[in-house]
Amino acid sequence: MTVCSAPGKVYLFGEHAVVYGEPAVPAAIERRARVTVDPRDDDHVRVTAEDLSLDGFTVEYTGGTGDRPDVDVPTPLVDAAIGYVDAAVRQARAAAEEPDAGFDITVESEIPLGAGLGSSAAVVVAGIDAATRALGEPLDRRELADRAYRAEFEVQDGEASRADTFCSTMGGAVRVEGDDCEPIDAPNLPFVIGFDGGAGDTGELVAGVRELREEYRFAADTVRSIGDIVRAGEELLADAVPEADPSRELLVELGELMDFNHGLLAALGVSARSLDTMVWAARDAGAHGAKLTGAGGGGCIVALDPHEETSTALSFTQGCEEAFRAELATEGVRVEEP
Ligand SMILES: Nc1ncnc2c1ncn2[C@@H]1O[C@H](COP(=O)(O)OP(=O)(O)OP(=O)(O)O)[C@@H](O)[C@H]1O
Ligand SMILES: C[C@@](O)(CCO)CC(=O)[O-]
Ligand SMILES: [Mg+2]
Repeated sequence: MTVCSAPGKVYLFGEHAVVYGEPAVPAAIERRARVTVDPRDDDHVRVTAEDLSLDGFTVEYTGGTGDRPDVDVPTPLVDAAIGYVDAAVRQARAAAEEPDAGFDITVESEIPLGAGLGSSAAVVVAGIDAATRALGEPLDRRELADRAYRAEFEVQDGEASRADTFCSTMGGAVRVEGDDCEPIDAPNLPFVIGFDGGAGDTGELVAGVRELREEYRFAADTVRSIGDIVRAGEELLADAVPEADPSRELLVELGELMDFNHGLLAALGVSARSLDTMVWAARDAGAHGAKLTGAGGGGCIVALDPHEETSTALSFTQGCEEAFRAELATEGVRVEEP
């Protein structure tokens, strides 16, 4: 039995635009997905995922091409539910050159699904790491991040950046621009998360932005402007003291850029009433800045506030189901039980 865990993330800046080659800066947070893998004697894959919205279930299938799990729910639901685990299995089999390897897999996660905190990336990263280790073929972190990216790319129909998977693998804050991925130094940013209890479909939201960008020049300009915001944010971070508490001035400047970034994401059609409401509640409570995080459509916002006001205000905001502080996860993927 091999157990690995990997963290979720928030985007300080740059989601969506990163899909079109602009830079982005996500940061890993201390909420983890844990994947347990036991190799089997046959070529079957048995997945137990208690956190899935189908009220948790177990499926067993061989995982061969075109072979679908035998469960009594519509195929799109099953695909949505196990698509990422399935893709992780394919990557692990390919990496270990064991196309017929079978596994019993259990997924447990503290990361809400489809809410912009990178649950899919964390499951894929921890899943590939655990499965390749279970087969005696551990990957170095760069290769693991690359395999995890390919899994997300496949499930999201070719619409994925390397940002979520690289961040979840490495931990800390990272910078991703196209294929260029690097960890960066960051101060201890005081992230507060508001969660509306809902979810958005990353693949669909990314496809929506792509269409808008093809149809309207303003949307292509907006994507480039998000890139400008990211570059400005990176400069601020480069001047900050790593792993120290940030100055108020830095929080004010980063927060302003986060506010701009949220406005541009809203222009691209990926915000939602609940996300806008939480963003304004955070700003009204004195947060230095607030924006949606991840694909949007519903799910989470991230705000900067070293004090308790923002999370208190969010917990009283209609439509906010949960508000919590998120610590930067300095450690990325890790082995929990070898
Ligand atoms: N605990 C889990 N067990 C099994 N599958 C999971 C789990 N958590 C996430 N997943 C998979 O990830 C999918 C959600 O991924 P999606 O990319 O839509 O959202 P996200 O990664 O949470 O948010 P974002 O990509 O915006 O940061 C789920 O439908 C499921 O396939
Ligand atoms: C929306 C997006 O930029 C982030 C989702 O967390 C998609 C991606 O980068 O793959
Ligand atoms: Mg995702």
